[in-house]
Amino acid sequence: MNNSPTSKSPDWLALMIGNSRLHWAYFQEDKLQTTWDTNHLSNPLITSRLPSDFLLTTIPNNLPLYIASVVPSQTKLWQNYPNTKIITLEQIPLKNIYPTMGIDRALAILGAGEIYGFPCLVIDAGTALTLTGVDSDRSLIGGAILPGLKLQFQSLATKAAALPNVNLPDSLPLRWSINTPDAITSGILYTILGGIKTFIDDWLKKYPSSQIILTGGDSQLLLSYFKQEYFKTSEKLKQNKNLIFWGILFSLLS
Ligand SMILES: Nc1ncnc2c1ncn2[C@@H]1O[C@H](COP(=O)(O)OP(=O)(O)O)[C@@H](O)[C@H]1O
Ligand SMILES: CC(C)(COP(=O)(O)O)[C@@H](O)C(=O)NCCC(=O)O
Ligand SMILES: [K+]
Repeated sequence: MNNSPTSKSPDWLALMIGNSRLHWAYFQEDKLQTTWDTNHLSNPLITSRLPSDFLLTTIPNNLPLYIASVVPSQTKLWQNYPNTKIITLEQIPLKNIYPTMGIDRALAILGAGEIYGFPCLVIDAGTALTLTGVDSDRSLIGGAILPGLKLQFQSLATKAAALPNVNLPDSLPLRWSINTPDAITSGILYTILGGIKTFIDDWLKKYPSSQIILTGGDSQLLLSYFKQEYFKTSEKLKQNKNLIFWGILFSLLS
């Protein structure tokens, strides 16, 4: 395909614009070399070179850039950048995708399915926490969206006068906590874990052979919480933060 990066130049960049931050990947042909995160752009990019603090020093500037975005206001800031291609849902080789579905969810499930096999369930612990399931025929079964871990802590801290902002802990607190920070942490984390477990159990009833992969900025933490609270379930979970980048590669090569 003439829009696949390998036909133009061996080196290329992938950019996933999420609601919290930008996620970057540097590819050489179909080999993922490195990934990093940066803040959102604060104003339109008018030069033909990326801001110096956006690129790792080892990476040449003005490489072909493939962008997937769920933040339209951020996507707009890239429209004058040369050598840019915006990836849209139409380019994703999956069935039954609906028009308002997040491109990050479609790319993550494509990447997961290509690497681990279909059917598969992807749980993306990002700004929002999403669950997205696809069957063995690469057809979307559906999914769910809820406030991400950090968003839930932030909502209490900003909306409830007496509640402090609490950082995500390494280990789970007592379920029946006797101090405010732990009560907040317990309420959010045990509810998220219990809720996700019911989704996983339901999914495995339908697709017992399915792979289940965690991705997103909070995925490592979420997996460690699962190990603490639902160890048997955690043994069925994989974690891969690069699913979306693989999805971008596969969508370009399809
Ligand atoms: N350096 C960081 N900056 C911001 N969020 C981070 C960072 N490291 C981990 N995170 C976690 O990642 C979550 C955001 O997930 P991520 O997948 O990056 O978001 P999105 O793709 O929605 O922009 C935040 O809720 C936060 O807990
Ligand atoms: C749910 C999301 C905001 C998650 O994005 P993220 O947390 O990675 O920023 C994104 O997938 C989205 O904008 N979805 C559109 C609605 C849908 O998927 O049905
Ligand atoms: K995400």
